Amino acid sequence: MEYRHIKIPTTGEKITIQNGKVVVPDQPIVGYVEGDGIGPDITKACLRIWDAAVAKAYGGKRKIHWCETYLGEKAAGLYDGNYCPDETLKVLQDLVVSIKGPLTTPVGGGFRSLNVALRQDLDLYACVRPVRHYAGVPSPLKTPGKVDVVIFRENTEDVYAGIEYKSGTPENEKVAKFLKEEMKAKFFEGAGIGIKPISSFGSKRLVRKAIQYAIDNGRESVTLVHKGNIMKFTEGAFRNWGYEVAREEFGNVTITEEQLYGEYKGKQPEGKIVIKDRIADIMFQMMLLRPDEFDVLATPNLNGDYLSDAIAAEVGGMGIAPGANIADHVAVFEATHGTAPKYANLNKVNPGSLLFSGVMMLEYMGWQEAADLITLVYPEVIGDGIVTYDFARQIEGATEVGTSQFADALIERIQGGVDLEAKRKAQAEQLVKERKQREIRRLLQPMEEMLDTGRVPHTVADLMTRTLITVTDNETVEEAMHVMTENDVSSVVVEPNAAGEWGIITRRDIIAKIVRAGKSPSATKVKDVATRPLKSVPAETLIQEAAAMLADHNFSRLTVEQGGKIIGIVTETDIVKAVEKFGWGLDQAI
Ligand SMILES: NC(=O)C1=CN([C@@H]2O[C@H](COP(=O)(O)OP(=O)(O)OC[C@H]3O[C@@H](n4cnc5c(N)ncnc54)[C@H](OP(=O)(O)O)[C@@H]3O)[C@@H](O)[C@H]2O)C=CC1
Ligand SMILES: O=C(O)CCC(=O)C(=O)O
Ligand SMILES: [Mg+2]
Repeated sequence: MEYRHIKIPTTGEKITIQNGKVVVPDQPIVGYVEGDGIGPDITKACLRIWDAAVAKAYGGKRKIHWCETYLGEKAAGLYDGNYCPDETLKVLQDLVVSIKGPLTTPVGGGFRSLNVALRQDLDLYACVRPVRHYAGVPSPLKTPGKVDVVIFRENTEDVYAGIEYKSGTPENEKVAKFLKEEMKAKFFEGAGIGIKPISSFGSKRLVRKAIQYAIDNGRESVTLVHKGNIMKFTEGAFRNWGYEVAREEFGNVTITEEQLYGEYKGKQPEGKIVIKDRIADIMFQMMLLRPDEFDVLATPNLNGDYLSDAIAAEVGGMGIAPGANIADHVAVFEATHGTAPKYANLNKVNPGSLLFSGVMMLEYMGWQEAADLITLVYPEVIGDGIVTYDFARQIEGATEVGTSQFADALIERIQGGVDLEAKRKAQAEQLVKERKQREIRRLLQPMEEMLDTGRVPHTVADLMTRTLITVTDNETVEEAMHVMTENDVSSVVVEPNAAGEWGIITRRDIIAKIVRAGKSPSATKVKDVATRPLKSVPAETLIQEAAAMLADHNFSRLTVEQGGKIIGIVTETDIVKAVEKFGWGLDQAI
């Protein structure tokens, strides 16, 4: 195809998609858009750094052939006021892999966001934003190293779908009339109206990608972040569809959090990813207090937009937060921040966001060695105190440099010697250590863990005591009483008899069947006072259902069963304690 302004480099080869895989030649053509505001400053700096990393990693065997394409103000200048030329969209699709700087969007009117338009037009449905800390980068957290999440934000639906009706327009009045008269909806006269479509298709393909990423990258969990208690049929549905995808398409490699705590007693089985969900507002707190509990996050569009900026602030701010917009194959990597117009053309801002978006791009292309070079030398430059203004104002004694001088410092390091293997090994060892620490906490402090991580109990398995204290039929009641006292419990489970029936012996049994009956505890066997068969409920019984059973049958405890085995015991006290700690609405079913 003949382009009006875009020149495809004749020296390189196009990246292609073959048999469902992205195939990258050694001399690929990669598209880029400079962007508005600070875009040109950071793009110029990053192109030099990426080229230096590729040259060093592959000794000249591989090289990117850059193809400039146009969106935003530069496009408007070239294409008679058109900010989003068709040929740019066409070429970005055609080149498969590209990277862009930020683009200006007017607020409250004017043209539609070019970023949103690009994502929707190319159907780049997953906005992937990894957020991790690099040693030496200033942070408001005490332990920023615990932040290491990858956000998968749905990129095409939700309130970004662009279905909005301005107050006072005939379209708005028509929609308002329909909603009020036919749907009996109530809202103030003249309200602006926006529609929030969230579909099964859109949600599932996003969550599918998030789970696949977790599998491919050895991640521990995928958390669905939603506000489904309020927006039940959009965000609540997103959560339900997310679980559905996990169950139906990844059933052999995923478990739910309920299973982790119930079936697996907090010990994560090798090769299984835990699927959990959190309501969006508490997630902001959780990411400040216990960020290491989270790994891959899958979110609807708006939650992901807010959350990605908030989490970025924990590890150095927008200047360093990278991102990508990815379809099944076509990918446009981009800085997460905006155009920061007050800093445009001042050679001042941090190129980190675009730089690490480029690192993601190199990884996507399979050029891991070049990506690693940048990731590994970056903390060394920061450690030397060479930083842009945003970090300099937070690091005492730092040397503030401009965007291009920061690039020079990085390139100098890249061109020096880097022991990639040793650095990779140290990183891997640290990951294993952290994983172990989390597991120990889950095993030893289940209730505290639940409180700390914002998990809300739903089922008896969430509340039950997991360490079963048992006696056998042939022990005496006196021995059983000693066991109860030593463990400070009011009942003990009795191991199965010859017929395979579990039993229980409680304080009340002792009062009624021993003391009142005038029997000797040392001369009476457990089997003579134990209650059989034991009243058990399945692990997935909802707390409210368990409460109903306790109330209706005047029980004070239930044992919890799974696969024919007793795995725990839940008492009136556990339920009351949980309601006291978590408030009512434990199981606001959504
Ligand atoms: N994907 C995209 O293209 C995006 C585009 N936008 C658009 O950008 C425009 C401006 O948006 P605005 O809300 O001001 O957000 P910006 O991200 O452009 O800037 C907000 C603040 O973030 C800090 N910041 C941003 N980038 C950097 C950087 N590279 N290095 C250091 N600090 C940085 C600066 O903080 P300080 O003042 O403290 O130094 C800056 O003032 C709008 O038109 C908006 O629509 C916004 C987000 C994404
Ligand atoms: O399109 C815009 O101007 C804003 C986009 C944005 O905030 C984002 O991509 O995170
Ligand atoms: Mg944003």
